[in-house]
Amino acid sequence: MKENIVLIGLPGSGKTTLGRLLSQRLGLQFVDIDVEIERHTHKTISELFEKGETYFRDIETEVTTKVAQARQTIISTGGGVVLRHNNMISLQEKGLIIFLNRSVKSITGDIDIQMRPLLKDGVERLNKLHDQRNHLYHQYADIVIDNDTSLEETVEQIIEHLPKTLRKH
Ligand SMILES: Nc1ncnc2c1ncn2[C@@H]1O[C@H](COP(=O)(O)OP(=O)(O)OP(=O)(O)O)[C@@H](O)[C@H]1O
Ligand SMILES: O=C(O)C1=C[C@@H](O)[C@@H](O)[C@H](O)C1
Ligand SMILES: [Mg+2]
Repeated sequence: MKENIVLIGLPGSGKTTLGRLLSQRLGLQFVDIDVEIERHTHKTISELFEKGETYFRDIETEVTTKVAQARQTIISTGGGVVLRHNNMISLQEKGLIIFLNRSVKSITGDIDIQMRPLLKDGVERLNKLHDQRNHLYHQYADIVIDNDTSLEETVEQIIEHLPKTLRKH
């Protein structure tokens, strides 16, 4: 039976924020895999990436496998967790997978790029990640929740879509 809720989605899609809100609302624990990675290695995610993406992804897989065994927990993942099938197999074992689908436009706050050239790289990077990963987020999702309205509305949407066993509150 699924006893965990696993949030997947692009960087900035709301996984941490909504994970915390849901944990309060449902009385479940909350774990953020990015935070666990930093705790486990005593290094920041940026420091780990400096040693190469494969180095980071190997640690991410190690920590994901451990966290996936949690009980009655909301698990917020790193944006790239879907890049390895084994990560998702581990998470699916006890977890209901929810894809937080927030548009790049919403993530970047509808910014006017002409006026803010320094943010252009960020938007381009997010668009690229979206194109590379959107099909993976959909492929692994048990439930897809749009997060382009308010946080409160998204929390309600998620709760409405949960099976009764996970909805105790
Ligand atoms: N529906 C929403 N309405 C308003 N702000 C939102 C909404 N969803 C997310 N945000 C805001 O977007 C920002 C990024 O959210 P958050 O840090 O939770 O994303 P994340 O998916 O955990 O990102 P990362 O992958 O970088 O850890 C936060 O400031 C959050 O409050
Ligand atoms: O989208 C990604 O590939 C990442 C997202 C973050 O959550 C971190 O896990 C890391 O910066 C990699
Ligand atoms: Mg986060």
